[in-house]
Amino acid sequence: MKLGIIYYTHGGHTHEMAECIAEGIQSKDVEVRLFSLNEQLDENYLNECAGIIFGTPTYVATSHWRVIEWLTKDRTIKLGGKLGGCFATAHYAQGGSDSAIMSLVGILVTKGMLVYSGGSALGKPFIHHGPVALDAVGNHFEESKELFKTFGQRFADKALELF
Ligand SMILES: Cc1cc2nc3c(=O)[nH]c(=O)nc-3n(C[C@H](O)[C@H](O)[C@H](O)COP(=O)(O)O)c2cc1C
Repeated sequence: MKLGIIYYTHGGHTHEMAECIAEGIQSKDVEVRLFSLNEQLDENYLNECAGIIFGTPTYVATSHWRVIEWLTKDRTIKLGGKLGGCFATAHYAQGGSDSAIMSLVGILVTKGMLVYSGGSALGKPFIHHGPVALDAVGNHFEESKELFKTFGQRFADKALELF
């Protein structure tokens, strides 16, 4: 089974957290590849994926326009029926990362994806809408890496169960 992670990054934080999710997925012996929207995507690989996770930096309390643009315009990669998930990076807890994630969740649902985060159903650590890492709050960015890995593990477990 194949999984993909599509994200936009300007400063590298969102890429770094995507790598942590990938580490969690790989720990379940599931193949995963990362795709930055700054580069050409591998359509064939992504069309073969059972699930795709989307990552965004928080910009003005919502997701980055490059992620929305891709989700709005792309017609080459089929999303319907795949497992979907979202994560965000941000400066501050009150900076709108939840809105960023939820703006993507709405699009994924519209595209027919089965959106999954694990929610509170799997107990601690609780990951409600999707994992968030804050780069301007103490050591939160580094401390979040284990949480992102856990999200990857949970997402892979669900994909293995479903597909
Ligand atoms: C133009 C701009 C707007 C931003 N807006 C917000 C915001 O509204 N809330 C927030 O918490 N962080 C905001 N940030 C911080 C970024 O979300 C954060 O630094 C993120 O980790 C950057 O990701 P990247 O390194 O992958 O590009 C903003 C950053 C920039 C450059």
